[in-house]
Amino acid sequence: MSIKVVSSKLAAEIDKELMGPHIGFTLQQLMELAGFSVAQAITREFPINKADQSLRKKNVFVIAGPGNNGGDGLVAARHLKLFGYNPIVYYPKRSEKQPFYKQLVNQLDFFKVPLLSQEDNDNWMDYLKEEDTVCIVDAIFGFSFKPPMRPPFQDIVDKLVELEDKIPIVSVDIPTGWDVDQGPITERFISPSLLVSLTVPKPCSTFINKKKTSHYIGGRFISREFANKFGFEPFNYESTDQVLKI
Ligand SMILES: NC(=O)C1=CN([C@@H]2O[C@H](COP(=O)(O)OP(=O)(O)OC[C@H]3O[C@@H](n4cnc5c(N)ncnc54)[C@H](O)[C@@H]3O)[C@@H](O)[C@H]2O)[C@H](O)CC1
Ligand SMILES: [K+]
Repeated sequence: MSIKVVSSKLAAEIDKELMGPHIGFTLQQLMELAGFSVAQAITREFPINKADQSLRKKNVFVIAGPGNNGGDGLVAARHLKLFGYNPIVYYPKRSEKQPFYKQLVNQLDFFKVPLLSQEDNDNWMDYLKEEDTVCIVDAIFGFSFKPPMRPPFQDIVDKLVELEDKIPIVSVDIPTGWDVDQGPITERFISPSLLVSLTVPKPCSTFINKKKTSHYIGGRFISREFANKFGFEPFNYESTDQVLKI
């Protein structure tokens, strides 16, 4: 199947229109559906087996960045908890821009999801043991990332590159550090085991290693007419699914 992709510029335009005066979605609504779909993709790739419940004892290590990609990660962590997983969230740079990020953090507290922050910049790796971790959720940067990466994120990404053969990485929308349009442009780069593209894949998704990376689409919130207006066909999600493997 050939997959339509949209550029970073068009992706930003799509977001703007979805949240504009005519359609009127709020960012919180879209983020909730985006994060929910990421959590659902994880249940598909790393299912908790009824006979073997060992995954319930392991952690899903979510790394949340300062923007909306990070917000998707915070939401995904909450749903993962409700789905029976054990998320731990590392949120090194908390956004002050939108008050609802604080609410997302309060909700994680409410669900007793452990949260690491800036104070843990030196020891976050202590919580990331191969034998105890189902996967790492890379919700660091999405389509607004502009290189070069500022601290502490470059160090974090370097560690993820070292770990990725031992612990699978799940990237939300864009593998962090990749150019949205040109893909991996740095010498060392993350190669996720699972990529969840939101709304519509961005051009960088064509650079994934197809033997290694499962690719899902999520963020099921647009109509056929809306997709066609932006030059692509909507995805054939089944029934009540929030994700589709493509
Ligand atoms: N319609 C949808 O599909 C939806 C997608 N969502 C998610 O939102 C992100 C895009 O979010 P945005 O806030 O625009 O950007 P990012 O999260 O990618 O990053 C912005 C954030 O990062 C900082 N930053 C940028 N470059 C650097 C750098 N080089 N070093 C350090 N920090 C950097 C910047 O200052 C900001 O703080 C999209 O990909 C989806 O994941 C939404 O959830 C809604 C619906
Ligand atoms: K990401």
